[in-house]
Amino acid sequence: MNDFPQALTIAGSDSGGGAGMQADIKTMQERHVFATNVVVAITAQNTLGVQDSFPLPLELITKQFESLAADFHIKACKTGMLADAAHVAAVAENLRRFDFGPLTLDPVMIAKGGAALLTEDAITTLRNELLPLATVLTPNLPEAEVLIGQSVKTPAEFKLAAQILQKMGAQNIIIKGGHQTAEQQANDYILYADGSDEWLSTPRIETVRTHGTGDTISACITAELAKGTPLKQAIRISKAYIQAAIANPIAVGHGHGPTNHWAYREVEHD
Ligand SMILES: Nc1ncnc2c1ncn2[C@@H]1O[C@H](COP(=O)(O)OP(=O)(O)OP(=O)(O)O)[C@@H](O)[C@H]1O
Ligand SMILES: Cc1ncc(COP(=O)(O)O)c(N)n1
Repeated sequence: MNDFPQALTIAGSDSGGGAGMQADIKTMQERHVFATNVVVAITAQNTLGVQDSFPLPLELITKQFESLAADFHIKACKTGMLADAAHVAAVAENLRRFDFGPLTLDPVMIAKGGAALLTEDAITTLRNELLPLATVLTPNLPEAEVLIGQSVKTPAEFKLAAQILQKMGAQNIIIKGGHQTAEQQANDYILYADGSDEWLSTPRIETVRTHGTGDTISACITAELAKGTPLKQAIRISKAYIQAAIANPIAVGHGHGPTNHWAYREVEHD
């Protein structure tokens, strides 16, 4: 028997525990999915910022993939912080070698505190090698703008950005509206592979505790896909999951605190 839902996060480690692969693993655990991981980089980080980071040797990235492929039945995977062009290329190569199910690609570029988590020269590699492998692509607004080279502010620009990203090769696109701070609602736009689309909007919560929101929603989608939840349902559950995690904060750290990964199971929802 080796059929318990298993998922994989390929990401950077956040010593502060609120973002990166720690957020991913906590979220997958909450969704009753066994989480495995490929550590791409280690950051020295807390809720005040990123103090240092170190990408692991490329051979060790490939060996982690090989170890997982030799033993686990991974049904869905996601990427987070990938550090630089060589690491993006190594991850893409290993994802072509092994079938770890649908890929949710969170194109992490800059941490909330402003630290670069991906070098600028890696963006072309990410666009050319990783983006076409994505079942779900989850850029925030600045990431969507960098990927398409155009402004993304209005609802029409959200839709256009998603169409352009779909033409670049990603199947389903979620443009996350967390950075639209002037809005009353947190508006995410989703363009599905079949051409249908929808807006998922929730009341915006005034808080500084939003460290790791993008990691968390993409990890929840990945966990649901590993269990076989249909994509539209997986995305709706994940939007409700991140809303509960932001709306029920825990007092940790002195800066951009983490979200509450266990809140969803303690609040009422559909
Ligand atoms: N203040 C908020 N209130 C409600 N929802 C929010 C808030 N901030 C972000 N969200 C939601 O959280 C999810 C992640 O969006 P966001 O744009 O913050 O991603 P991100 O910038 O990639 O996150 P991070 O870089 O912190 O991991 C989206 O569903 C977004 O709508
Ligand atoms: C290792 C790692 N991965 C991802 C993020 C993004 O999260 P945020 O934008 O909330 O800082 C991060 N800070 N650290």
